[in-house]
Amino acid sequence: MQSLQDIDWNTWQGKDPATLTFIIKDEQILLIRKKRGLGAGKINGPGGRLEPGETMLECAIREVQEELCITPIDPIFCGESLFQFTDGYSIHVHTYMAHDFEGTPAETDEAIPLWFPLDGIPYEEMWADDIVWLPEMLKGSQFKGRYLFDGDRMLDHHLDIF
Ligand SMILES: Nc1nc2c([nH]c(=O)n2[C@H]2C[C@H](O)[C@@H](COP(=O)(O)OP(=O)(O)OP(=O)(O)O)O2)c(=O)[nH]1
Repeated sequence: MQSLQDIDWNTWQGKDPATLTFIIKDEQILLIRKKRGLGAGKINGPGGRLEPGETMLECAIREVQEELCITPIDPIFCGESLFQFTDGYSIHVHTYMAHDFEGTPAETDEAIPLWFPLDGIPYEEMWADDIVWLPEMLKGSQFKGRYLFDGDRMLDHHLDIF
């Protein structure tokens, strides 16, 4: 498996459905330093895997509550990212954006909250694909991306924007 063409995307299904949620307020974006799980040590948006019986939106809200002790208000769906890893793992990430929240962001055992200006997003500390799609999301585009990873290394990618 070396390129996206080696994968049958018509039948592809991620092993884990998951969410990511970005809170954007006053020209700043709320990110986390992730303390554990997939991508530990990286900077990312809060998020995680879908639990049985919940909708994607419920998952998006719950993960922000669990990781940062705040509740995003009216998250809207922005796009999806399909990640295939060469070891066989795959994850289908549904991404949301919210412009407000209730509560005060706090560090938890999963994450440290960090605010960044929108023109100072630390892509070098994030997953390699984020610089491909996050700028499109911030411009207001919907997106669907496909990515092939070998561990942390992005081997191939393709992004559609709408
Ligand atoms: N920005 C970005 N996020 C990614 C990429 N790949 C990837 O899995 N993620 C996100 C999706 C999920 O929000 C998160 C992985 O889930 P997680 O390990 O935090 O799941 P979880 O909270 O259920 O974890 P756990 O309790 O099972 O440890 O990482 C990527 O390439 N870029």
